[in-house]
Amino acid sequence: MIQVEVTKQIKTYNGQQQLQIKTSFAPQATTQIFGPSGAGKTTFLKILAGLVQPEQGLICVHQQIWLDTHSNICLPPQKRKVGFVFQDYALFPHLTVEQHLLYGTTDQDYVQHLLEIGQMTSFRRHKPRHLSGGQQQRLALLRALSTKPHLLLMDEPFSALDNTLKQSIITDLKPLLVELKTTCLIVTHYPAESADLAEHTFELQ
Ligand SMILES: Nc1ncnc2c1ncn2[C@@H]1O[C@H](COP(=O)(O)OP(=O)(O)OP(=O)(O)O)[C@@H](O)[C@H]1O
Repeated sequence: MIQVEVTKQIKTYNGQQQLQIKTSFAPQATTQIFGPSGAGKTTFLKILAGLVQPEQGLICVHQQIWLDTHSNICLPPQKRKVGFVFQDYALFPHLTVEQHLLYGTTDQDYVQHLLEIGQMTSFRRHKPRHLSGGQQQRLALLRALSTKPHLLLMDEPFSALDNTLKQSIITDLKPLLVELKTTCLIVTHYPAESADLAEHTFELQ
């Protein structure tokens, strides 16, 4: 179970607003998070990953306290060990596709499996600047999976993929997430697009 109760001041076009979230997420399941543009979906994922600090809050993941502002507990991002698919991919320009994955694992068979899931086998020696937008997005997803994270946070991970490719990746991703016992949160503008992957839905107002 992931329990979250956080408050964060966010700067919007209309001035300061308060992002207030109190919810829980089912373990070893996938939840899609949707809501209007600017509602704070990306900020929420970054709070979970420890990349943005809320003013107040409690985050408890699989019975481990990651954040408790009352007790001054804040686990640093590297100790949370989440997988994160950033909206802008945040790839390493100097590394090839394969090197991105070997950064997260030394298991060559697993790297090969990930390349196959992402249909990236023939691009394994390419650097990001020689990949299309959709290939870069798939690499961002595969890199996030390379560490076999217990918590996978994905910010619009399928936005650059055509429907056929998206469905094929979702079909392969599902059993992998079950095998890894990964809890997965997906931010999406279009809940229908990841409906085959997600068992639960959370709306951020
Ligand atoms: N670290 C931060 N501190 C304060 N405010 C922030 C921070 N990061 C983002 N914001 C503000 O929070 C608001 C929500 O941004 P965010 O990107 O989280 O929304 P979103 O729901 O993901 O939007 P979209 O669907 O358009 O991607 C924005 O107005 C942004 O300027």
